[in-house]
Formats: sequence, C-alpha cells, structure tokens
Amino acid sequence: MYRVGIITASDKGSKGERVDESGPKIKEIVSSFGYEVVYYKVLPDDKDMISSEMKQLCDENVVDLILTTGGTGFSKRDNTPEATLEIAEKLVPGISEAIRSYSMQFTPKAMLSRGVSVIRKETLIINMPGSPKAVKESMECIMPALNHGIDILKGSANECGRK
Ligand SMILES: Nc1ncnc2c1ncn2[C@@H]1O[C@H](COP(=O)(O)OP(=O)(O)OP(=O)(O)O)[C@@H](O)[C@H]1O
Ligand SMILES: Nc1nc2c(c(=O)[nH]1)N[C@H]1C(S)=C(S)[C@@H](COP(=O)(O)O)O[C@H]1N2
Repeated sequence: MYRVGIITASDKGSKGERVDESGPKIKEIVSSFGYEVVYYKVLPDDKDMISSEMKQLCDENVVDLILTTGGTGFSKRDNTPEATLEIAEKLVPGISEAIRSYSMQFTPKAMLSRGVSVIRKETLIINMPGSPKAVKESMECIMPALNHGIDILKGSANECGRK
C-alpha cells in the first residue's frame, strides 16, 4: 500500500474563503485504488511554501506519491509547477502529457494547465489542475499506470511485462 500526500494550492482555500473539494476528491479516488493518504494540506499559492513542504515530504520519506491540485494556470499567483520544478531531480513529462491529452476530450482549456510531474528521491510528484472536475478527469487517466511506475521507483519491479 503506497503512501500519498495531497497538497491543495489555493489562496481562497487556505484563507477559508472556499471549502476545498479537490483534496477530498483526490483522497476518495486514491483510497478506492488501495493507497493510504497520510498527509493532506491546503496551502496558499506561494512557491516557496509549496516547494519546501514537498521537499520535506520527499526527503524525510513520508510519502511515495504527492498529488497536488491547483495553481497550474496562467494567473500571477499560479506557482505550483515552478515550486515542483524547483525540487525536481528527474522529469516525468509523459504523465503530464497524458493528463493534458486525455483532458482535451472534456475541454479545450485543458491545454492551459502547465502542470508537471517529477521525481525527487523515491517520491513521484504529479500536479493537477484546481477544480474537482479536473481532478476526477486527470485521475481517470493516470491511475491505471501509477502503481507500476511507483513499483519501479521503489525498486519493487524492474520490467514492464511486455512481450
Ligand atoms: N480546491 C477547490 N475546491 C473546490 N472548487 C475549486 C477548487 N479549486 C478550484 N475550484 C473551482 O474551480 C474554479 C477555478 O479555480 P481557479 O484555479 O481559477 O482558482 P481561484 O478560484 O481563482 O482561486 P484559488 O487559486 O485561490 O483557489 C473555482 O472558481 C472553483 O469553482
Ligand atoms: N481535465 C481537465 N483539465 C483541465 C480543466 C478541466 O476542467 N478538466 N480545466 C482547465 C482550466 S479551465 C485551466 S485554467 C487550467 C489550470 O487550472 P488551475 O489554475 O486550477 O490549476 O486547467 C485546465 N485543465
């Protein structure tokens, strides 16, 4: 059972101006796939706060997977991809490419999410857009491949079962 950390990046959410529905949506979905949510926080859209929180979760081996929601768009306070890249050791572009590509069937605005996916130490980090609808759609796409990716990252699998 892999351990998941959820970070909702939202100025409104962190000030209590809006109830976070997206973090709980992530929790509902990962739990249904057998993952254990061990960390959940709503943070303001502050690059340094987001990156230092993620860095600690990776470096202290608290979680195997960090899923973020929010802060991937074009507004001045959208900083989640930059916070993520700041602590990245390896890039995993395919996951974010897949999220955007899959999401285009729901809305052409999917191309406006700048979310990235990266690895730091033995933790995979994936950015998703902010709305609960976008979270649900993004996770539909990534969940089927996620477990295998984390298995390889943790060294508990080393081949893809291809013929
Ligand atoms: N965490 C969330 N929980 C519930 N709804 C959300 C959440 N994040 C976004 N939404 C929905 O998606 C819309 C667009 O979100 P957007 O990312 O532009 O955030 P915002 O409302 O401008 O502010 P903030 O970045 O402070 O959350 C919101 O108006 C809201 O309806
Ligand atoms: N699957 C999916 N992806 C989506 C959306 C959506 O509704 N569904 N919304 C888009 C919109 S409208 C924006 S502006 C960007 C960035 O969202 P964020 O700023 O909340 O991270 O994500 C995009 N990605």
